[in-house]
Amino acid sequence: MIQADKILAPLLTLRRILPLLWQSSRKWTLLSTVLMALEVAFGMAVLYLLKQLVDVVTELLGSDAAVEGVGPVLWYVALTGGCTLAFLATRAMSSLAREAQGLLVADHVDQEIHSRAVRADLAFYESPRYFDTLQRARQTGNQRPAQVVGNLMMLIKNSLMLAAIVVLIITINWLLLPVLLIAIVPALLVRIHFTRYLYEWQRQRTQMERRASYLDWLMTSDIHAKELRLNQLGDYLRQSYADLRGLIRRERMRITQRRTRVELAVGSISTIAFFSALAYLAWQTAEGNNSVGDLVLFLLIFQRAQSMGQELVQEIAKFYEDHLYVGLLFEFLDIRPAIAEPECPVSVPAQPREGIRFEQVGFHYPGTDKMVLRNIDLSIRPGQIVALVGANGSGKTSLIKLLCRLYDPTSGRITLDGVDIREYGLEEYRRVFSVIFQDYGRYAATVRENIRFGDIRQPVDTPSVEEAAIKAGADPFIQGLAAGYDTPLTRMFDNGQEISIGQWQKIALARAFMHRSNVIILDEPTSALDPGAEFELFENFRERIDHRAALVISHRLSTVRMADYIYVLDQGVIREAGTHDELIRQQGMYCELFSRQAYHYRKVEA
Ligand SMILES: Nc1ncnc2c1ncn2[C@@H]1O[C@H](COP(=O)(O)OP(=O)(O)OP(=O)(O)O)[C@@H](O)[C@H]1O
Repeated sequence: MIQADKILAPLLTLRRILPLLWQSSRKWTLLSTVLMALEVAFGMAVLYLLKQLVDVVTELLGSDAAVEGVGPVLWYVALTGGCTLAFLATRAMSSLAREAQGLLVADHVDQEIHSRAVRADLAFYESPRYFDTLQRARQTGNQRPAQVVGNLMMLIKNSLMLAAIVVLIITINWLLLPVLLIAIVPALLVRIHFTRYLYEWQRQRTQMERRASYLDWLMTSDIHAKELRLNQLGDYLRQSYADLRGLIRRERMRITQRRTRVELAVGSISTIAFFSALAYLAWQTAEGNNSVGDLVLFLLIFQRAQSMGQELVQEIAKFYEDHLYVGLLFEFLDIRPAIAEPECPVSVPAQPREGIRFEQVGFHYPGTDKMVLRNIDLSIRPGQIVALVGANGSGKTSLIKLLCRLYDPTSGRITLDGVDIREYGLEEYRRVFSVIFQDYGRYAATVRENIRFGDIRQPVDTPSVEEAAIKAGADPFIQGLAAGYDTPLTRMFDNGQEISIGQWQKIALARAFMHRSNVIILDEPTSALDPGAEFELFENFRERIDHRAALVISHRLSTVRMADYIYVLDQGVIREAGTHDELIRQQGMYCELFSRQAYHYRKVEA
């Protein structure tokens, strides 16, 4: 059953929507309100004049002064016509104003969603709940907040107009009022019931919709196109997609069919009510209890009342629906990052003196309880090149994520010049680093933009882009591209060009070199580089990075060797630490890893 709080809830939603409208489209909000008020005024005037017209004509029919009475009749006709024109004009203008308002609000809502999405903690991407909330916010549509208010205005307008019609109907015969109620109220309750039902169903099905979208993306994007063809996954994916869509479609159809049946029943009841009322009024007119004018007026306005009532039902149901969906949008907008800004951020030192220290750091990912890092003590001094080695899954990348404050440690602390990094302003602190992750970005943008994204504060034509590309060894192949640095690196758009994975990695390296950070972090920076390119990069690495500090993760021990200090991670714990020579002397894990790789090289040489 429909409860009062569910009916009142939309009004509470309005309290959040109105400030949103005011922020995004002040002028159009005001204008559409004024125009709507004018529309109502003219609409009511038309009804009033219509009533006057019928009265005058009825009076005239009963009197002898038919010829002299034509003057007022014509006067009322002209006035009613004039008001109808004014009504139409204001209605057109107010719909224009509402459209303009809707577009502005939609853009504003998009901006709000984007601003939350780019600031959301990385942890959100680990949670299906985040994706569900985002998907629902997206499905809500950016037009909804404007629609809610637009609908509310229409609702108020139609309610006023309907009230005027109700008064007119009562003047004919008050017994017609229950008929009107029967024509309107059941339909309203049915709509509200089904709106709620559909909303709940869509909420439960968000993940299924997302899975279907994922399959759709797999089949149509170029990301896995090669594997998809070679492993002949096409039919399997198509079938999985069809099964999911079929399930969603059948459920949806069942709801629609049930709704259609109930709506048909309710519609039939209201039609029977109308014709019963007509029969009753015709009988009353024949009996002389009502005038012919009443009958004409009834026929003129009852249908209008009925269609207006139906519109009203639609608007109330729509208003209710919009309120539910806008709730989903606000659910997303209310997500707050857990990686919080400190209340009084400490300034990040321009030139760190002591550098970075991990002190007994432990960490598990949100939503899991497996410790991926334990008791980590590690330091990176200014100008020092530090290497991290360890098997897959030993926690190297997780350590970098903590260092860049994409996550906060579960225990222990990380300091920069002795200050806990949580005390620095987040953005300022993150600027201490330039990072290439293993899964570095490949932006569908020009070469120049791909590199400049390393420091977007630099002007578009900065020479630093070319300098960074030279340091990364990317300049020679870029010069060979059709439009050099202005070549779009994608086939998604016109004139784009695709490059090899190794070339992408060089661009990513250039992006890391672009930013004049204090610490450069490279996670497997050479995994796709040919040995020549790798050798070149590390040959004079210290000069390339302008003697800044660096943290390098690599499985290639030839790369690791040039580091000043090496940490060996094993199952989230630092097992060994020291210089290359020290670690070799220890004859431990590092020595074994190094000897194994060296063995294969020696075999080839032999
Ligand atoms: N987002 C995540 N959520 C939960 N667990 C994760 C997440 N990312 C990594 N892990 C887990 O953390 C552990 C360490 O992963 P990490 O990526 O840090 O290893 P790695 O040493 O960088 O491995 P590789 O050499 O393969 O890159 C692994 O057991 C992995 O399953």
